[in-house]
Amino acid sequence: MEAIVESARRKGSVLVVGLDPDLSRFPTELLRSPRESGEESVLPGVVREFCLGILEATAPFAAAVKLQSACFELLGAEGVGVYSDVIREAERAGLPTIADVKRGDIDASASAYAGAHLSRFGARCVTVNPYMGADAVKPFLDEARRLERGGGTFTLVATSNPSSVAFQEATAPPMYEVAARLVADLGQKSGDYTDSGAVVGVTRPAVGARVRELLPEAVFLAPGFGAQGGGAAAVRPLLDRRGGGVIVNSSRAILYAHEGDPGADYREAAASAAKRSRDELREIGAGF
Ligand SMILES: O=C(O)c1cc(=O)[nH]c(=O)n1[C@@H]1O[C@H](COP(=O)(O)O)[C@@H](O)[C@H]1O
Repeated sequence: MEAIVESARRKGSVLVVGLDPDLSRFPTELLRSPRESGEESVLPGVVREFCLGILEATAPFAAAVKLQSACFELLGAEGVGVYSDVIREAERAGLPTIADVKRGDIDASASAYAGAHLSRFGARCVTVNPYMGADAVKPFLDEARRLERGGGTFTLVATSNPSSVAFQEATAPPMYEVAARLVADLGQKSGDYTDSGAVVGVTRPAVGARVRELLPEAVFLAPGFGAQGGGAAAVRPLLDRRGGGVIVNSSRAILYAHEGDPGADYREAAASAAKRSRDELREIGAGF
């Protein structure tokens, strides 16, 4: 976690660029050759080129990058190779990575997931599903602590999707409060924040404010900004007393910004969208 906080301070940005590659939305110039040759096998290479192009273009405006593993797994074994390469390249470029895998399982299996994503693939942080309880989350924190790379976890607490309310607010106390308490119980302070962070979508600001009361020292990974309709104003209730504690993910609104301007280079369009998002978040005072 410390690595992300340090990066956010250095860059003056709380933006996380989300890498959710979707071939159907790639710029035509990248897809022309594989389509013409009709070779499926070249597609992972195209995804690598796209992601590295986005990384280079948006790095000046980003605190971290989040890789949505599903988008890489969809391409099979070679896609997983690209996932691994992109994590390595981002870390090499000084951008801490978040492996968005939303895993959680009995401790032996969770340990294997943690070893895979934090050690083998080398991501700094990982998203974790707390439904199976503390022993499904703890192995990820144990692995992050063992590696001593300033990493940690982002546990799903209040997610951004439409059905989340019906599930996470159906009980008393609501599931998001139970999850928030688990995040607090497992955290260890490293710098100003704990290594146990929370996923709190920007689409539910009142819930976000309540989670902040429960977790004054946790970093929130806040998705739902951009393509899911959340704006910078919706981030404000999630901030801690100092205006910090939140990193904001935006994936499709940055990756596919070129769609709004057919003549534009996808990297330039992504850089402009990332800069705009960074500046909007600065304007509401979000920063570490
Ligand atoms: O854990 C996540 O990152 C996540 C949690 C959540 O509550 N909502 C959510 O959208 N996400 C992820 O955040 C990204 C959002 O993408 P965009 O809507 O395109 O910005 C996707 O990779 C989602 O899987």
